[in-house]
Amino acid sequence: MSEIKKIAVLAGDGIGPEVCAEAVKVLKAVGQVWGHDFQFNEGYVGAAAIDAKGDPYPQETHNLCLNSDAILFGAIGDPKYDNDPNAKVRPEQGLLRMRKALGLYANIRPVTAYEALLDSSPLKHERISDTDLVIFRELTGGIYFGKPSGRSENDQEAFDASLYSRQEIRRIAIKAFEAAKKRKNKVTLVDKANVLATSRLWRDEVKDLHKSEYKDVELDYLFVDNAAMQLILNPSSFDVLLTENMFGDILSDEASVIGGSLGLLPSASVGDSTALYEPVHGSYPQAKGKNIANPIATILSAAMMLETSFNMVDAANSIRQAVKDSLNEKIGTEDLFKSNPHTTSDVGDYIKGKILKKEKV
Ligand SMILES: NC(=O)c1ccc[n+]([C@@H]2O[C@H](COP(=O)([O-])OP(=O)(O)OC[C@H]3O[C@@H](n4cnc5c(N)ncnc54)[C@H](O)[C@@H]3O)[C@@H](O)[C@H]2O)c1
Ligand SMILES: CC(C)[C@H](C(=O)O)[C@@H](O)C(=O)O
Ligand SMILES: [Mg+2]
Repeated sequence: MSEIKKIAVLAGDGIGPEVCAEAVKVLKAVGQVWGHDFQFNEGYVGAAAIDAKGDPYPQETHNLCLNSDAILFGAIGDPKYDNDPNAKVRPEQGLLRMRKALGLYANIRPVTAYEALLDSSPLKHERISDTDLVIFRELTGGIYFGKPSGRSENDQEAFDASLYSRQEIRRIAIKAFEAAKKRKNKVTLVDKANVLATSRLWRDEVKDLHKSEYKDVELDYLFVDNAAMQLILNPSSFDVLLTENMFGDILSDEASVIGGSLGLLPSASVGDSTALYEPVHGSYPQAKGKNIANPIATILSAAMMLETSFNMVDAANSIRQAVKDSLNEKIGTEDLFKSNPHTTSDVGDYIKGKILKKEKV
């Protein structure tokens, strides 16, 4: 047995607990096959934390994160807050505070097209079949965190400021260039430099870094409106997309259409402290408790955890292969296979079963 890896499990709201349960199931199977000892410790976050502790990111959850080797995160968000514009405290504040407090400035969101799902994709085969791109979304700056933010005194106006420093841009750009070197060697900076001062600073800094340290990586630039179109028309032209917080949020949900469902997209958030792994999707409240949500995004986030935080590359790949095998056998939830859907827990059991049957490669 290897040394114990402590994993904080912050399941959150809506479908969060259901999809996290499947990822934990799969991680336990991996532990059994590969001889890894994972210890899971649960913590409150989001609306569940407001209900239990009066705070969407309580200090005890922060301490748990700091004392863990990795964090598995489900989703936060609840209609009772979404439908109340005057709510004093919101689940989303917990997620943002957590990202900031843990210094998780780089959110890495890979997008793949699966052979087994090409038929059900709303997009044309020949456009999407070679898709293999990854979005590097800046996660702790920009309009999400800029000050001032709020309402004017007479309540007739509201404002959100966007702010970026060169250092914030440079540190994530380094991660994007380093990733590109191990992939198809291309970075596309997505911005709105024709309008925004922050975007022009991004171009300036990324160009400078490219010239001084990454000349051998191909670098190009796209305005975000054009990028949104090119992602659908020509997704295989991309390798690494580098972009700011808000553009990355929007483009990643859009990119999920390529694979066939938002329920397939995993992510890793890395930075100064314990890394966090979470599906790109939200708490999908309409599906809460129905055992219909797709758990694959969270299961693949667990694979990213194994690779990125624990350097267990083969074990991570065994999860990815088990997911592919399951999809090839048409095992999937209703977002993927409408005519003969499997439940959330069936999909998790199936993927777990594939891992348990596999010899170590
Ligand atoms: N990281 C997060 O925790 C996160 C991310 C996005 C949204 N949210 C929150 O989630 C709540 C709901 O937001 P929303 O409806 O805009 O976004 P959402 O991602 O929860 O759902 C949007 C749509 O995507 C599909 N979908 C999402 N997850 C799926 C899954 N696992 N399987 C199958 N289909 C899936 C469904 O069709 C759903 O209607 C809000 O409170 C929002 O703030 C949280
Ligand atoms: C819930 C919200 C704050 C969050 C974001 O915008 O970052 C979500 O959409 C995401 O993509 O993780
Ligand atoms: Mg989002």
